[in-house]
Order: sequence, then C-alpha cells, then structure tokens
Amino acid sequence: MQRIAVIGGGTMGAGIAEVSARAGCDVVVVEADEAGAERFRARIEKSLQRAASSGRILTEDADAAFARVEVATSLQATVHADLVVEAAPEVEALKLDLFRKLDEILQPDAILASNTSSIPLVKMASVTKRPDKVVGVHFFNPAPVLPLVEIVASLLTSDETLAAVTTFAEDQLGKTTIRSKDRAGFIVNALLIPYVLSAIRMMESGFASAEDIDAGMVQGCAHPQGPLALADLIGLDTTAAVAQSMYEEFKEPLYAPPPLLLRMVDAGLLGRKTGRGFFPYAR
Ligand SMILES: C[C@H](O)CC(=O)SCCNC(=O)CCNC(=O)[C@H](O)C(C)(C)COP(=O)(O)OP(=O)(O)OC[C@H]1O[C@@H](n2cnc3c(N)ncnc32)[C@H](O)[C@@H]1OP(=O)(O)O
Repeated sequence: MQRIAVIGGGTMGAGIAEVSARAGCDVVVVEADEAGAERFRARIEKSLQRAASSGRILTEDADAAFARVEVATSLQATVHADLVVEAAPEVEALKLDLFRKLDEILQPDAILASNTSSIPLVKMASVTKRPDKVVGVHFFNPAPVLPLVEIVASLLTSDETLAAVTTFAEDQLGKTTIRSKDRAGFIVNALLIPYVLSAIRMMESGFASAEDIDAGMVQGCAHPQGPLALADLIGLDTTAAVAQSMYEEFKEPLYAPPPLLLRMVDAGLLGRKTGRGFFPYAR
C-alpha cells in the first residue's frame, strides 16, 4: 500500500505517520485545524530528529520521510488513499462521524482502519457501506519504537482485508502482529489497563507513594517504566477512556476508572502531553 492517510496527528497519529513515511509510503495526515497541523509538524519533526541523532536512521532518510508527509485540514485530502488509519481521540460519536464521512470520500476499494484501543470495530463498520473493509490496527506508544500492532477483526471484516493490513504492518512497516477479536481492550489493554488502574488505586488509598510503586515494578520486575509513568505516557484521558469502555463492555469492577484518575483528567493533568500527571515533566 503506497498512499496512507492518518486521521489525527496527536501522539499516536504522528507515530503512525512517521513509521509509514519511514517505510516509503506517501502519507497525508488530517488535523482538525491549522493549530493542530502545526503541533503535528513539530511532533513528527522532533521524533525524526531524535531517531537521526541517536543513529537509528540516517539524517537523509529522516529528511526524506518528513518530505513524504503532507498535512491537511480537510478529510477530502484522503480521497486517493489506499489505507486510512483513524487515530482520533477515543470518543465514540467522533469516530462514527469520521467513518461515515470517510466512507463517502474514499475510493470503493480503500481500507478503513482504526487505531482505537477499545471502541467496538463493528460499530464503526456499521456506519459505512464497506463493513468488510473496516478493521482495527492498534499501534503502541511510542509507535516508532514499539514493534507490536494488534490486528482486530470485527464480525464483518473480510479475510482479504485482514491479510492486506497484516502484510502492510509486517512486510512494509516491519512490525510484529497479533490478532484479537473485537472485544473492548483487545489483548494488550485487557491485561495492561487493570494493572495500571491497580497502581492508581494503590496510590489513592495511601498504600504506597507513586515513586515507590513505580520503582517496585522497574527494579523488581524489570519493566522499562512503572505503571504510573506508563499512564502518564499513554495519557490519563486515554487511560480513563479505555478503562471506561472496558468497564461498559464487561461490567467488571476492576476495569472501572478510579476517582483519582477521573479527577486528574477533570483537572487537565493528563501526563506527559500537558507536563504533569502522576509525575512532572519538562515541556
Ligand atoms: C493505550 C494504548 O491503546 C496502547 C499503548 O500504547 S499502551 C503503552 C505501551 N507502551 C509501553 O508500554 C512503553 C513502555 N516503555 C518503554 O518502552 C520505554 O520506557 C520508552 C521507549 C518509552 C522509553 O525508553 P527509555 O529507554 O526509558 O528512554 P530513552 O532512552 O529516551 O528511549 C529509548 C529509545 O526510544 C526512543 N523514544 C523514546 N520515546 C520516544 C517517542 N515518544 N517517540 C519516538 N522515539 C522515542 C528514543 O529515541 C530511544 O531510541 P534510541 O535508543 O535509539 O536512542
């Protein structure tokens, strides 16, 4: 697949655009407005510079990847895409609206994928006239670094669509794929989110400090970062949204977002992206 469109140039969208451009694809990123487009440009430029300065890619390859990425503020820019990856915020109404509009714009054989981590794919498929071409491709943050992509089939996804996105992720992007059924949280978040929520409850109850909880998992279990730093990386708004979707699907109390997490989201303490979450970050 050569022409890739990414909807949303936030943390995940920018990472997906970067890995696609580095793989030689022509990428168009659609942002809501010019300010969002500017933020996206700064984000991808910083990440490519980081990859080049650490020697992971050559400077000329980083420059070439940057040149392959175009930014637009209208969905119409996706008209020639072979594959669209929607990476908008985890808000169901927003995603359904995007899928409805994209379905009208795209060529009939284009695949419409979502990077959702928790919203049922079949709901997005059902608002289009191409439910067989709607599929989940779930990347992990930071997408340029982590090798995994979860491929999620809804009850209506065709085998051809699954094969096409698996080939794209594995052969073009060089990622490893795993397959999940269309259940809130899929494989990784179904395991990860209860762990992160347990750490938040542990802190909220005064059981241990944020520093000690994270040190416990980094020093005691060799995790690359502790659960609270990880929540800050994922974004506390995204963490709460994923937890809420999983809770709504399974009614399992362990999935319910704890009050501290909800209050931090209300306060705009969203983690790395706002400079403060469980820990402070230089911006
Ligand atoms: C909720 C969603 O639906 C699903 C999810 O995304 S769940 C979240 C999954 N993510 C994780 O679990 C992340 C776990 N943490 C990690 O892997 C590591 O801590 C980390 C990669 C974030 C940082 O690694 P660490 O060694 O502490 O820091 P650092 O040395 O700065 O970075 C390691 C490499 O990653 C790169 N990197 C780190 N953050 C990056 C970013 N945001 N963008 C691009 N590259 C990044 C660095 O350039 C560095 O590359 P190099 O070794 O070639 O120079």
